[in-house]
Amino acid sequence: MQKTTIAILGAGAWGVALANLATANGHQVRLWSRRGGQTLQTVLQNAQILLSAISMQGVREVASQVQSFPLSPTTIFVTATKGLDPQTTLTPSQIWQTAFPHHPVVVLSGPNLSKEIEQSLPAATVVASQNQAAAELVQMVFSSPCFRVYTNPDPIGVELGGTLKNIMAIAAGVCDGLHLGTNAKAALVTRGLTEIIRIGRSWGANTETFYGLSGLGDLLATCNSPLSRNYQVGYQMASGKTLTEVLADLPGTAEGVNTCRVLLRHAQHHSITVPITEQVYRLLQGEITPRQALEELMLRDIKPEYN
Ligand SMILES: NC(=O)c1ccc[n+]([C@@H]2O[C@H](COP(=O)([O-])OP(=O)(O)OC[C@H]3O[C@@H](n4cnc5c(N)ncnc54)[C@H](OP(=O)(O)O)[C@@H]3O)[C@@H](O)[C@H]2O)c1
Ligand SMILES: O=P(O)(O)OC[C@H](O)CO
Repeated sequence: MQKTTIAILGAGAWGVALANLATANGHQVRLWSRRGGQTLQTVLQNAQILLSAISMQGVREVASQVQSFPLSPTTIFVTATKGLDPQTTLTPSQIWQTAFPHHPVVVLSGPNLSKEIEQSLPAATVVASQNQAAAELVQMVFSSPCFRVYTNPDPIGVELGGTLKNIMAIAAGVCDGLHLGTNAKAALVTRGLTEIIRIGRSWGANTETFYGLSGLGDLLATCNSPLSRNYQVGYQMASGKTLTEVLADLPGTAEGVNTCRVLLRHAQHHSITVPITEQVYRLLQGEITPRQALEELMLRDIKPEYN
């Protein structure tokens, strides 16, 4: 295929892993981060694809910085961030689309623990956009024998799957940290998916998307792997550490901590029932212990499985 010039913003674990995948396919990749040597303007020059792998806390600020530089009108934006903006509750793709209304925006999300991808272990992901041609170009750029990329027409569903599973991964870490067993874990992850779908539908996402790689797939990966930073938050809190102690030693970003706070506000505002998110929030706030969170979930009013 034709070689593409790609600017990757964010040189953390995920930005570097994605840069390596595109470079291995022969594309010209420039990486930018606050600590790097190159200016944002240099990195953006002639970029056909601009991929953001910035943590949620920096997305709005970086999007506004990018607005001050000239870009080709055909530049495709790709967002790989899994979070929600605390001030606006916008998703990263909504932030990029608002800043660049005339450019195609593609969401890249899936069960993608970067440490495994860096070892060239097989993995799959999803690129989702309302612009099919843009999604297909991004699919070509990153596809390889060890990284299988699917397209999807539901960007908000794909994005929310990756974002909301982080809260469930914190809960799954608690579940494993308390040694609650396989039945408990299966119940938690399954009810977690129900909660994710309930929230996702209120955002206009398709239910079907949450049964795919970016929903169930990422939920399974993150809830079952000690490589997940979000899982580690829950696991270590169940072992008696405070959130501050866990975050002090955590390598990289655990987006679920911030997402949980933002989501709870959104759920309360829209009257959406989010029992797992609520208990994770209270645990992160230090209001309850992991055992109390478990009791709260087990002692809720009994009800039909679906309603
Ligand atoms: N790691 C994974 O396995 C993985 C997989 C899929 C998706 N993701 C998602 O990708 C995003 C990044 O994750 P990561 O693992 O790469 O995190 P990370 O290793 O902590 O790196 C975060 C990156 O964001 C940058 N950043 C943070 N705040 C910023 C700000 N205010 N302005 C500019 N840049 C800022 C950091 O820059 P500095 O280096 O200058 O601090 C760094 O380059 C997260 O949303 C995560 O959920 C991660
Ligand atoms: O390390 P985590 O918990 O941010 O998870 C990384 C990816 O989102 C897994 O797909």
